[in-house]
Amino acid sequence: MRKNIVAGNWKMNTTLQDGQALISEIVNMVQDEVTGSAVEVVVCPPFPFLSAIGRQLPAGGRFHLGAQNCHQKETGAFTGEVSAKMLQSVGAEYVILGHSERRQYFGEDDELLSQKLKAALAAGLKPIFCVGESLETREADETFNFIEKQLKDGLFHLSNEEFDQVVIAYEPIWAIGTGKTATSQQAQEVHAFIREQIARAYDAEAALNTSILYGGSANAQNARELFSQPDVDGGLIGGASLKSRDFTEIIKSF
Ligand SMILES: O=C[C@H](O)COP(=O)(O)O
Repeated sequence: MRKNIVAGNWKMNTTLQDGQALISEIVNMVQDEVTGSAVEVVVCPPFPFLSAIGRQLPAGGRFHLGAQNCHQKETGAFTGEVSAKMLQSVGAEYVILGHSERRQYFGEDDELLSQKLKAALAAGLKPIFCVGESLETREADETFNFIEKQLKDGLFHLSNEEFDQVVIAYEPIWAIGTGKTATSQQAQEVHAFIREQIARAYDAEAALNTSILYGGSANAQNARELFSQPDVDGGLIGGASLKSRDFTEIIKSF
């Protein structure tokens, strides 16, 4: 079901103590200041902090716990890895998959991501599946072809029922952590294109029901403009999710 979502991807930042202080501030601010608007907040801390941060989230409200990655197998001899089932068992409801940093630094390709998606869904997690082009691709005017391929090869193998559980995040690589945000028009045109591709691969209802988030230097100043676009249903926030005031302002931008 399509919802407005603001997800904070903490990446490899904070200590447990800093993370606990941060989430405590965020929860207090959001509870005091965000009253009416139906926006879901997903907090994605590093693996070791999931349980502790999860315990600080008020149950049954707008807050949800998410992880930043999972392994494709359910169990086994994979030293250092974390399965989707483990994440689910510590309270995670979401998992980010296909982030460009995973694709770039850890060699995650469409084949592997397809397996991870299946593993996440089998464990009852909702994947936040990321797509997005590099600057080179955008400058070569290949953005739409590139996104189409990422969706087809990585995501559209899912059944209708599986796809229902998926949130998509459009994150142009050139905008991540660079301070260079996509304009609201650039975001809107790619989001609309993604929705069109969903309609083709599944049906119009699936397209209308999918939440599509924008990520890439979204902040307290530009969130309102981005979120006002008809096909932008929220944000996947990196840097600004580590500052309680900024993250709260982003949540308030709906
Ligand atoms: O997952 C979050 C994105 O990579 C965006 O990061 P950023 O807001 O720091 O640009």
